[in-house]
Amino acid sequence: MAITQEDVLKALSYVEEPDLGKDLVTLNMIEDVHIDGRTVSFTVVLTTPACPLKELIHNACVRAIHTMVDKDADVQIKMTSRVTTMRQNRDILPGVRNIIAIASGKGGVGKSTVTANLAIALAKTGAKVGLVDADISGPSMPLMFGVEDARPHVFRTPDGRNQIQPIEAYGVKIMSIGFLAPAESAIVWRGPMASSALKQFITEVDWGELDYLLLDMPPGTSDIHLTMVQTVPVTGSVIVTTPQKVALADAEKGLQMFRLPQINVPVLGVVENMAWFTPAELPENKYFIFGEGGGTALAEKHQVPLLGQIPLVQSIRENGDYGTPAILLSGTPAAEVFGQLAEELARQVSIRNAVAPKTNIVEMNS
Ligand SMILES: Nc1ncnc2c1ncn2[C@@H]1O[C@H](COP(=O)(O)OP(=O)(O)OP(=O)(O)O)[C@@H](O)[C@H]1O
Repeated sequence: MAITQEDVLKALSYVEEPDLGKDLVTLNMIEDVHIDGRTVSFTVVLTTPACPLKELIHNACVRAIHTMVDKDADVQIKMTSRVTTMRQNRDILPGVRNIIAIASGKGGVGKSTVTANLAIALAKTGAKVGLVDADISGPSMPLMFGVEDARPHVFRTPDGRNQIQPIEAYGVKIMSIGFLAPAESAIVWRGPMASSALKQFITEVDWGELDYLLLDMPPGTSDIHLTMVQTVPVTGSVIVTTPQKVALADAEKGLQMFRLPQINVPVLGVVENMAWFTPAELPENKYFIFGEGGGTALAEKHQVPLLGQIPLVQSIRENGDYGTPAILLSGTPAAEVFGQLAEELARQVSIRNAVAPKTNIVEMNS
């Protein structure tokens, strides 16, 4: 009997997207079904190009067609993606699908290093990525991306507004206050002035279409954090910590800040940076110099995912300082670990978009 579209869709309605807990047909992830004799072709539209389950879903589709439709069918699947969003009101940042705040309680835990590598890792999967260096006390992205001397171009839109052109490096569109003021004068950006400058360089930037906009937040819990969530509808936050006790205590404060009723930004997960030290000459050895398992314990306590554990590796520091983040060195353990972290983050964003209520800007009454 000839194979029909209905047969194919029925079979695929038994294939579940494991993270989202629904089948591919219900999730509208199947498109362009064609049948030519015993050749069945269709497109699976994933929720992110960084989907770690790509192969698993592909294999499950082939199995479903072979089991339920025709065991000898030639199944040709195109795997593509359309990053999901929960944003509805697009008055600000209209082309941006997901806004992710990366925060830490304590300074120096590697938040900026993690953010830079994450941004490039996401861009490498094919996602459109932007990065705001909101760490006004010490903007480090120009250095990490090797674009310290870059100065963004400002232009006037046809309707008379000023727009800043972000600087692009390694496939990521970057905006940093470091581009606008010399590093020595960064210290003057405080209080209301800092808040309005931040607002301006998030919203008056020509971001175009972005799947993920990462916000590298300043360390701690301050007015700036409130400004950020008042300015932009943040999809979710990521907390970076080291396993050290003092860092964990501050990370916990950071995490709880996002959960305050007046902020109410979902925590997508915890990243444990400097989880252990591995010397280059002894790659099998792990030395837990800042303690062991602190990030895992924090994630468990607050029932959020542990997105990844990043080892303390000399090359991560060196590459950051040289303006060529470690993720660029394909095939190295550091690049692998940041690649996995990006997949896990993209996965949590997709899950959040599938289950959580939509994102609103926080309204302040005072
Ligand atoms: N996993 C790692 N392995 C080796 N060095 C690291 C690692 N993570 C960060 N570093 C180094 O630690 C230092 C602090 O990192 P970074 O500037 O990213 O921290 P931060 O939390 O953003 O700091 P701040 O909040 O003060 O801006 C940098 O020199 C960086 O290169």
